[in-house]
Amino acid sequence: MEKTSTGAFPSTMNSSEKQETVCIFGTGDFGRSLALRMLQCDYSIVFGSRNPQKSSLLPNGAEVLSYLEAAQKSDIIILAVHREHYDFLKELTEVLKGKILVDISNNLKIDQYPESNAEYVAQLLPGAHVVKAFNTISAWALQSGALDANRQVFVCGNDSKAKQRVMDVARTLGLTPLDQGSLMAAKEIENYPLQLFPMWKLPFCLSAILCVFFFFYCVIRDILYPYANGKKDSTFRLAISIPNRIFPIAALTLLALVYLPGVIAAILQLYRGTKYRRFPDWLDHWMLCRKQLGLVALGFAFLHVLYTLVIPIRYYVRWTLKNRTITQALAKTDDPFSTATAWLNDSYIALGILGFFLFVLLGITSLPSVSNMVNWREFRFVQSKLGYLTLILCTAHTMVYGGKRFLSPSSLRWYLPSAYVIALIIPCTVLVIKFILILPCIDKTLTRIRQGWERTSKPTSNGQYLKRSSICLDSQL
Ligand SMILES: Cc1cc2nc3c(=O)[nH]c(=O)nc-3n(C[C@H](O)[C@H](O)[C@H](O)COP(=O)(O)OP(=O)(O)OC[C@H]3O[C@@H](n4cnc5c(N)ncnc54)[C@H](O)[C@@H]3O)c2cc1C
Ligand SMILES: NC(=O)C1=CN([C@@H]2O[C@H](COP(=O)(O)OP(=O)(O)OC[C@H]3O[C@@H](n4cnc5c(N)ncnc54)[C@H](OP(=O)(O)O)[C@@H]3O)[C@@H](O)[C@H]2O)C=CC1
Ligand code: HEM
Ligand SMILES: [Fe+3]
Repeated sequence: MEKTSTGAFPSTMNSSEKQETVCIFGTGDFGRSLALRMLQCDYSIVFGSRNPQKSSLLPNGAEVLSYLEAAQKSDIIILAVHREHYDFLKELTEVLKGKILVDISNNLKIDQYPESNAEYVAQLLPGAHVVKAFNTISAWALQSGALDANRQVFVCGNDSKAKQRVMDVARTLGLTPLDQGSLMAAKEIENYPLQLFPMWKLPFCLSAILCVFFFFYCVIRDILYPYANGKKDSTFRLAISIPNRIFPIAALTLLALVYLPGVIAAILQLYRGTKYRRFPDWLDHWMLCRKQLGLVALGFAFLHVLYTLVIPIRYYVRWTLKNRTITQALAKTDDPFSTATAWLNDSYIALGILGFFLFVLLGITSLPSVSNMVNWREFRFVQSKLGYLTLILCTAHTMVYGGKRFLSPSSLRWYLPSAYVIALIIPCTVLVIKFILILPCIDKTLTRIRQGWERTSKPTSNGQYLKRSSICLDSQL
């Protein structure tokens, strides 16, 4: 990631132009950092403080006055004070009338107060034009030069002129203002910096559940069963063999879960006969975190490939091979070459390699720098078509790996089938439903629904069935 050093904000202003005077209430961390950045961009800064005489560490060139005196010097007042201390504003009602008051505050918790901080200020000072901005920029980023992701400034407010002026200030500071509409958006803007990887929660929870479940499943089958049936100590399997079952199984299941919401959405649309009804919230959320699910799946696939690479150097594998050879030599027998086994073995490895290659391709196209270079159709081709091909290849890799043992009663241990058999349930279900959905008769109806057609059972007054005009609103097609 590109990192800009101090003073490396791209400044859009002409350096010979002197900017206006901006007032900042509060001489704390954020007030000082913002002032420093603004002074560098040729603004004049006047601080409003409880104790103008005691203020220290202020950037050179800034003036410090009382709140009242400072507010009189500027049309734009930036409120760099915590919400809990906003009471003093009430005494400034008169002087702040008609001025632009920028609320930059954040809370400690999501939805800490019933109303957003910006709306609270607007209630305290009905005469001021309150604008919410800068809360997603940290004091540290302002001082050290922002990282790309930190440059966005979400701005909202009810007075469009006030909002425009604040956006101009943000632009002059080299930041990217994004208009989010009226002050009603303030709550969302305030919650934004408090979120902790919202789109990654579901993928991480699912991964944890899958890993724990399959860990215990494999421990029962691969460690407890051999111990109970012959006092064999197989605990060494905990290091490589069992992780190399859990990781590929998690990869395959998560990959299938990336494509499952798409088929559920299609079934819902077919069932409802319209695309104009919202999906349930859980499905919406699931759809929105498919990228993260896919990337976590790719991570597990990587681990599987790494674990697979070390198989030939494992002591257990070398010992087993050597011992088998010696046993055969002593017994003067040999193991005839089986073309069928060679085919099965080579095929499942080849399918795994091809599946992994496409998996990586999906991961690469999801990088913003790559996805920005391809158009919507190309992106959908890779993500949807090649994505399904990846799922087919990885499922086939697992099935062929099972080979002749697949579903054979002899591989049951305490009536439990091999872990990969269970892991195949979701991918096979997704592929079968998808196959049904692309049958021409069903695909035709689905395509019509997605082009805006609606099926309705209610006849109109003149006995005809309602049909919505087929404007193609679905940009996904
Ligand atoms: C490694 C990896 C990386 C990935 N990276 C990305 C990524 O960067 N970006 C990304 O988006 N996905 C990413 N994915 C997830 C996945 O590949 C895509 O979401 C893919 O487009 C899903 O294809 P689909 O055919 O199942 O779904 P879709 O075709 O998107 O959806 C199924 C159906 O639902 C309908 N539908 C979808 N959304 C709506 C809606 N809001 N309203 C009405 N109808 C709707 C569509 O019309 C469609 O017919 C990634 C996956 C992996 C494995
Ligand atoms: N720090 C950061 O990175 C970010 C901070 N913010 C927001 O900026 C605001 C200020 O944060 P920050 O600068 O870190 O906080 P600080 O605690 O460092 O500074 C707050 C300032 O508020 C003033 N203040 C006014 N009344 C009171 C009072 N009764 N008690 C204490 N202080 C008072 C003080 O200035 P004085 O003594 O001059 O009166 C004080 O220095 C907060 O709302 C925060 O959510 C937003 C984004 C990032
Ligand atoms: C370079 C690519 C790959 C290679 C070389 C490879 C190789 C292998 C090998 C050798 C095994 C048998 C492991 C053992 O005997 O313990 C295996 C099993 C398996 N692989 Fe792969 N694989 C690859 C990619 C993938 C991918 C991308 C997926 C799925 C997303 C996958 C899913 C599985 C599954 C589910 C199993 C069965 C695990 C078990 O129950 O033991 N593989 N693979
Ligand atoms: Fe702070």
